[in-house]
Amino acid sequence: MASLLIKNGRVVTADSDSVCDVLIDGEIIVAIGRNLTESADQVIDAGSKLVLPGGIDPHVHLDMPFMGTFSSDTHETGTRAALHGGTTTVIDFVLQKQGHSLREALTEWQGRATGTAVGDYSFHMAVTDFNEQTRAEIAEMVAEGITSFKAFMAYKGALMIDDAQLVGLMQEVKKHGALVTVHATNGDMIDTLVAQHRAQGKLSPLYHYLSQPEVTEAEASGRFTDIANYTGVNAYIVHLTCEGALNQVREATRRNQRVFVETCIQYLLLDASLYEQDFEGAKYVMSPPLRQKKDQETLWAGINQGLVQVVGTDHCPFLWEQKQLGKHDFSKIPNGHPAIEHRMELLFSEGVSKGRISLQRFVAVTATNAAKIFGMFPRKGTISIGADADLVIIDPQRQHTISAATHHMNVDYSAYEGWELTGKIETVVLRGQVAIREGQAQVEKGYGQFIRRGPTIF
Ligand SMILES: NC(=O)NCCC(=O)O
Ligand SMILES: [Zn+2]
Ligand SMILES: [Zn+2]
Repeated sequence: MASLLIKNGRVVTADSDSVCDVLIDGEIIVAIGRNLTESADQVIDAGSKLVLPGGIDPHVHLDMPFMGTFSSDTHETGTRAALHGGTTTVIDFVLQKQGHSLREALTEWQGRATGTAVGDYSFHMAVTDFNEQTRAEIAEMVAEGITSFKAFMAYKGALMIDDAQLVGLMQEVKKHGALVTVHATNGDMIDTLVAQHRAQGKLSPLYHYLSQPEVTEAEASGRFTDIANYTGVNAYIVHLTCEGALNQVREATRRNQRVFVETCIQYLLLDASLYEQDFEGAKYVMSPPLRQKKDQETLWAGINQGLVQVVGTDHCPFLWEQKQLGKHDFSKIPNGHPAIEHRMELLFSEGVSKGRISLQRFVAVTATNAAKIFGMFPRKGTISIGADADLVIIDPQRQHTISAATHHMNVDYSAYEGWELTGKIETVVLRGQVAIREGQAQVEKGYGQFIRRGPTIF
């Protein structure tokens, strides 16, 4: 087993910050301390740079069948792009087909990811048809190390479950000590607004935004939170975007309920003015849509208040050609946004470098909290003896510019084209292997491992 010594870095975790060395033997961190004297097969001098836990992005859609097409990053291209941006583990969504079993869906996704992924990955199971067979399969999935179950309150006829199914799902998941995650928007209301806009000939991307006003998310977030409170299940809201929805969570904390909240990098940095440009706005068609500046402020504050524990991406890229499916009708534009590669550097630059969040908070929301909530801690999400050696080395002063011409995601535009960032990820280590060195991938397709998960320990 090869060994690696990272010397003189500023090693930062969610609750510590010190200049020291990290010794790795094989895949595991075996020593952390000042001036370690052990020799190693490879030594990296990280002097004046930051050494942080490898990122965890718990919300990605790779090679996903959706809206008549497939998201354009495979498990290979998506996890490789993630590694370039310092994300060493992703959690992808398996989608049950309505009328089919969870097992069938899992087998299909395993077929796509096994031997293909470059970085580590796990799966959430999206339950799109909760019935007696599904109920019986929940325990089986937990035994496979899949301990989070996703419900969609929107996308009727494809992914959505109704409240009766949601209650049943929560009750069953609770029995197994697992977690229910939710896409919380009111699908019926959205479908009504979409139909009204289409009937009026309002077909541009702007009407995607106008069909999903803040109330559609706030209402569903409140309903989900209330039902979760009744059932007592561990609950997590994915891609929360707005003040109204976060206020529902804030309200729930008054009755001492805990609901985990994820926002995504785009909701912190981009706003709905991007829809006011003809079809170019299709690049930003995602659900929920981008919101207002006041919502961005609420989300940044929510991170610092501890109400928002995770910043993910909801990475769901579509090529520009795929976006053309909705050229004449916004409701046919494949929903999704590419960000898997730039989540960490964007948040570092806009969050840490600009003083909005601390470095410890950055580590917590990009890695540690997801590891704890999704049952991977302390193997993942921190730098400690016995943990997987998943590390990123960042030069905090180095400037660089985002462009589709240089990114590694399989998508032909960038939502952040031309953004100038401060702080560059230079080296990424995954389970003891240098995976990225100065922009070059050093590990092959198939290096990524499936990570079995346990219960939430937050
Ligand atoms: N978010 C989005 O627009 N696409 C992916 C599916 C989902 O997460 O709702
Ligand atoms: Zn969603
Ligand atoms: Zn998603």
